Amino acid sequence: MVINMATSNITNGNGFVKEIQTSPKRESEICHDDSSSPIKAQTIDELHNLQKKRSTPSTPTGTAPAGFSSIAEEDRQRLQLQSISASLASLTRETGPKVVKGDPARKSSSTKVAHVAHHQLPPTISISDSSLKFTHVLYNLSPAELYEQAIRYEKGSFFTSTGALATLSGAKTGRSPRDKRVVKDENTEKELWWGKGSPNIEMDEHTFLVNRERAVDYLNSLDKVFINDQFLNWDPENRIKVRIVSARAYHSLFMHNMCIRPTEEELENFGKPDFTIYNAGQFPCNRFTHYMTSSTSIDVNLARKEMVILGTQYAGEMKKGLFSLMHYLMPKRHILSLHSGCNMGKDGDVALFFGLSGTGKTTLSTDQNRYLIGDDEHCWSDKGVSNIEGGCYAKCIDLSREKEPDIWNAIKFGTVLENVVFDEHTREVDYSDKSVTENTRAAYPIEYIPNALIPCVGPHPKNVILLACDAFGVLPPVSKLNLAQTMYHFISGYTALVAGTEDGIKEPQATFSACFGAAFIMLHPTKYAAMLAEKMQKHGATGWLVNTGWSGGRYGSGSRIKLSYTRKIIDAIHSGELLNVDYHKTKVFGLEIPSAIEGVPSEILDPMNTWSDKDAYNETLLKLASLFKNNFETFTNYKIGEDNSLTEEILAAGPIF
Ligand SMILES: Nc1ncnc2c1ncn2[C@@H]1O[C@H](COP(=O)(O)OP(=O)(O)O)[C@@H](O)[C@H]1O
Ligand SMILES: C=C(OP(=O)(O)O)C(=O)O
Ligand SMILES: [Ca+2]
Ligand SMILES: [Mn+2]
Repeated sequence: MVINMATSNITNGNGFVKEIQTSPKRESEICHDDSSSPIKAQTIDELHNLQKKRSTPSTPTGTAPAGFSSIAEEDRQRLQLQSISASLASLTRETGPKVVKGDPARKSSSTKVAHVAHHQLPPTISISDSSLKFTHVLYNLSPAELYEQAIRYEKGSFFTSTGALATLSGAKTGRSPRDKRVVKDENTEKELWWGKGSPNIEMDEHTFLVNRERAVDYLNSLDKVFINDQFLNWDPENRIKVRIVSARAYHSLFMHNMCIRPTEEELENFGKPDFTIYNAGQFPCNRFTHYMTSSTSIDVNLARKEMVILGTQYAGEMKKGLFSLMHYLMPKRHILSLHSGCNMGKDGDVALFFGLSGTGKTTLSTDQNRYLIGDDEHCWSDKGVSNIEGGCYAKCIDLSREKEPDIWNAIKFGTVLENVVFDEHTREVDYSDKSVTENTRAAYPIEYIPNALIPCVGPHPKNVILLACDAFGVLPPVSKLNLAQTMYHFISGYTALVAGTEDGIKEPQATFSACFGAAFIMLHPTKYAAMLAEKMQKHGATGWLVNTGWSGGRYGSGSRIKLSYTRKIIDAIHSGELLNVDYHKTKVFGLEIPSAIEGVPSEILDPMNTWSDKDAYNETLLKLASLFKNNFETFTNYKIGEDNSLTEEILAAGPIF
């Protein structure tokens, strides 16, 4: 209620005193030196009430906004809270908690909060304390509200000089793939990939429920929980509704940025989620629980459509957990899920960038000359490509404005900056500082990249670029692949770890991750490979292998290929220039190397030229080739696609020595 207390106006519109009053002053005016217009409030509380205009919520508070039918609005709020209470229900007590909307610290008499009681039964002697309390729900808060929550309540949360929210993810600064478990039941036993090489480490339904209860009880014991109701997949026909229940504003803002943000109307009609994450990452799992090998556990239950996180606060677990879900759901609909970046040229030519972590998906898909469709997770359906996410997750170690201007500029208000180090006073981030971790990250909404394509969908890809960061320095900076070679390298999923990042690694260590994403795939790699082969064939896409790693020698003696050269190589792929040059074939790997590329020194195109010690080159080449061969042995017993001819071709497309 607004009260206008202005009685006499002693100022003009500019706030200057109009005229000096000469009439005798009443007592109350004796010390009146206020020269601006009086405000429309009589008390401090009223003043504070004036500050915030009621808005229709991306952040519902339970108060019906003017102009809406309040009955319908009340009903809608009640249904929404019932749904949240059901999400948070304890399975052993068969009750949902009493939930109430709004920040418990900001209850004021003027803000009525909608709430639902968990059950109508009269209290009995067996009732526990937890059923007497309310769980406060912070529902789809805005970035500004989440900033306030983080800065007030979460240690390690700060504004940086460019307005990003710096946060700490705690003891875990990366994913924990060895702690990710999937419930093995009648269906998943048959459907999923289990055993050697598979990311799906089994657990049983009962253990899942034990962990779920632990997470739900933890979340309900808190004053408040954050709920994000959002979408995955920009393809409207294959959109998935996800609910993320979490205990930290950091997690809520991260998912706000990374998933697709619903409009107000979409949120009103959200209904029941298709999948729910319970993120109780601050709370460990119980190591007396069967299957638990550490205090961290990330558990997926496909039948229940739920995921539980205990013992890690690293936000990437949520993003990549949902990606695993998509690797299960999409192939069922004959849609291929891809661990790749994706962009599109002005003429509508789409490129995919596959690669393991750190190989350049985010960096190279973010290209000032092209439209960004997404940096990490996509779907390829009969209609074309669609991004799964609503945001990007860039590595920011050694980030520079000059080399990566779009990512640099995206680090502003709304962006979550994980585990970076900044100046205590100026809050300027030192991107070279690895004190907390080398895996420093920025999560921002995709529209923070100026040439993002919204909605994030595009036609069928023309180029499929496989990125490998080869620390042995023997793979060419670029080579053109035939279909069998593309499949061979896709299934192999090679990249290298270098010394320095992990203790004990003295020389480059090859890692092979099937489909460039073994940590996320759910089905056997050949299922995805067959789909990729079919789609590439059908749509005439060309495969390329790009080494974003070492040149002129292995790690230690050579150096990483300049990002500016890699960008020129990628430009030449996009433009079609590389389809019209001469090629020669390398020994062992049989890769086709172009003779020249505009803007790239020709002598670096064949790695053999860049090594001064040719014997060392040959030895290293053979070493890598044998690593490829050993890795591929697991796949030699599988056939790909309907007929076996492609399988034979793929096997023949590997190194020969
Ligand atoms: N030639 C190069 N090509 C691509 N990235 C490079 C190159 N040289 C250095 N980099 C750096 O390597 C990192 C690639 O990481 P990123 O793009 O986040 O990988 P991904 O998205 O595949 O995990 C970035 O920090 C980038 O600046
Ligand atoms: C977040 C991740 O993606 P990437 O490193 O590929 O950007 C990850 O693999 O955990
Ligand atoms: Ca990744
Ligand atoms: Mn990335």
